[in-house]
Amino acid sequence: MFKFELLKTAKDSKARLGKITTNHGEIETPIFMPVGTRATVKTMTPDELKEIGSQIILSNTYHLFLRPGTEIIEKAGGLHKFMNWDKPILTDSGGFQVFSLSDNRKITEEGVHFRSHIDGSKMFISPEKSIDIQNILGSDIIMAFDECAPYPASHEYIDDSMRRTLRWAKRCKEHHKNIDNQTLFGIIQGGMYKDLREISAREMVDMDFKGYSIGGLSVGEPLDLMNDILDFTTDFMPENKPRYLMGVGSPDYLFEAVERGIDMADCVLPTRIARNGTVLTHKGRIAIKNAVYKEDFSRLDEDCDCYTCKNFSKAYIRHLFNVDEILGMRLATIHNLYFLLQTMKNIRDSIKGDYFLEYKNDFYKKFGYK
Ligand SMILES: CNc1nc2cc3nc(NC)[nH]c3cc2c(=O)[nH]1
Ligand SMILES: [Zn+2]
Repeated sequence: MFKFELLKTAKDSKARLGKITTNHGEIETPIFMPVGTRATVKTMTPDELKEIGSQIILSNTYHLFLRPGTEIIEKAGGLHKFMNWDKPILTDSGGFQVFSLSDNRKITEEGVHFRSHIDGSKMFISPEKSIDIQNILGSDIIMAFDECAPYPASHEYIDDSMRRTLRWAKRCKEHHKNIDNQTLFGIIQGGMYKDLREISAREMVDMDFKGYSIGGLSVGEPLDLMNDILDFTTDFMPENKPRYLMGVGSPDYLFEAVERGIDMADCVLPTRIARNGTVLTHKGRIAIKNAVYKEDFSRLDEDCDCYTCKNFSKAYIRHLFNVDEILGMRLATIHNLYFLLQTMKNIRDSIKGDYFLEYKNDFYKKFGYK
């Protein structure tokens, strides 16, 4: 089953509070979704993910299709069983990775021919193939197969790409129509061109998906350009369906997205930067390997009550990174994810209590944003 309830919209912004109900449980929105690319949120166990408040995680169709392959996951009884995660899972459709990871790919009307980034073998993914893979994975929310166009790109390129993505979306919808235990989201493209964003949004909404993501953003464009396109596009999206911004992100990007009406977001940022010792704190980011923390026995963030902050000091975590101990990456990941998930919970509370913009400004001042 799939249900989205819009619980409240802010008076002084497009921020909204919602709840998604799926077969694997409820998701309070706005929500940040940790990314578990290859059936694991790197260095975290499912229990630790629950402990820090993860309500839903993401996994990648492209990666799982290549390794371990759909056969093994099918024999395991699907991705939830395979990775022992019994809450909601959203899988992307493989589009983004095919374009960002594999080389000498060829886009045709039928689908995308590419070489595996692992062993160079010839592969092909079509909209129908992407739906079939996601169906075997058994994720609760699946994404239409699209092209995430590069940035910058000409109006002509984006126009052609966006219209092909619309035709692919129709094929996904057609191919998925009688699968009721999975929910298919459409992806709005159109690059940084408002006329193309409007066409994509209107045509996708006409196809009546259960939810919509905004693709083709967070691809290297400046934040204010992303915000402008985002603000424009959400106005064409139905109020009563979830809006998911792909590939976002850092705290400021998340605040800006929520302010413009986004309900869901995902990004590898918090887990990726954690593994090289960059830690999110209320005073901005810190590089824990820095010698300045050698004898700093305070917690990573005095306002954080995560497992890492309750039990370990900066000096200890710096030591772990300095001697390449795996525990360092784990403790930094636990903290970064908790920091983002807690910030999203505070954002939900601020929308509930009608002080979202005040909370955002207060957070920006402390974090050191503009
Ligand atoms: C699955 N399709 C799909 N994924 C995406 C993932 C992204 N991740 C980022 N920044 C890290 N931008 C994205 C855009 C898309 C997009 O346009 N389409
Ligand atoms: Zn912490």
